[in-house]
Amino acid sequence: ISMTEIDRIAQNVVESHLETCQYTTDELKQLAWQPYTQEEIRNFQNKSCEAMWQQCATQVTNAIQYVVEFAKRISGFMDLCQNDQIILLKAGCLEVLLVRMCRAYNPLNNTLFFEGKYGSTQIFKSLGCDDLISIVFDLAKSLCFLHLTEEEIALFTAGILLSPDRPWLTEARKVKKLQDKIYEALQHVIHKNHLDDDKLSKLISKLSMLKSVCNLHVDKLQLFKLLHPQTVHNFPPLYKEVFS
Ligand SMILES: CCS(=O)(=O)c1ccc(CC(=O)Nc2nc(-c3ccccc3)c(C(=O)c3ccccc3CC(C)C)s2)cc1
Repeated sequence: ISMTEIDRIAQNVVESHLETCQYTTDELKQLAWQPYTQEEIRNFQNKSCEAMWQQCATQVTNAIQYVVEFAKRISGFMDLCQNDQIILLKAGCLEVLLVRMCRAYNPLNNTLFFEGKYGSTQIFKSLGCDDLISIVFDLAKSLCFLHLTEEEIALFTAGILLSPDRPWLTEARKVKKLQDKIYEALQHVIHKNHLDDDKLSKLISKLSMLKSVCNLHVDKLQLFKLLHPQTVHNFPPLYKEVFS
């Protein structure tokens, strides 16, 4: 396909990302100088498991709304049938969120932006999901070390969203055509930026880790729901729709 079509797709995806990225990388870098104090960390650790889950569910739902908006602005996504749009968002929104969050990770002190400041794994202790928390942080760290540009994050997350291998898709071939063009644009951007050609293969190798974080998150949610059904009942509707 012609270069101009790839450029047009890349431009639309990058613009959609910048319009829906929730915090800019500059804002996140400014905020990174505000880690939680010892007292604030203790306050988090003294929260009940239910209260911490409620807080995370609220935070992650807020972040997911921006991912939904990102998808809606990708030309081609809205041309898909509604059934496929819902399947792609349900399966991909947390994976997209996890990649986006590498911008909110501070590798100098291994902290992540949560509720206004940066916290280490310690603030999530009361969740009782130390394994989930540590792989979310490990993933953020490994993506952070790839020094992805906004363009690369935009195209990589659009490619994740438009995965033709999600189960029950009715127009998988149409989704694959879109994904191929997006990955071609990503390869072009990577080549333009760094001449570090195996960066795309490094990114593709992260996809399995993204999937396992999402599966672990669903497992933890199901276990939590067994123990605290009422708390999950009060979770934001979008969270329940996407993850339950
Ligand atoms: C993403 C766009 S952004 O502008 O970069 C941005 C914008 C806004 C924020 C603030 C924010 O929502 N941070 C959250 N942090 C975590 C978290 C939590 C445990 C460890 C590590 C990070 C959230 C979660 O709830 C979460 C996220 C991924 C998988 C699992 C969970 C927890 C489960 C129990 C729901 S929400 C951060 C970054």
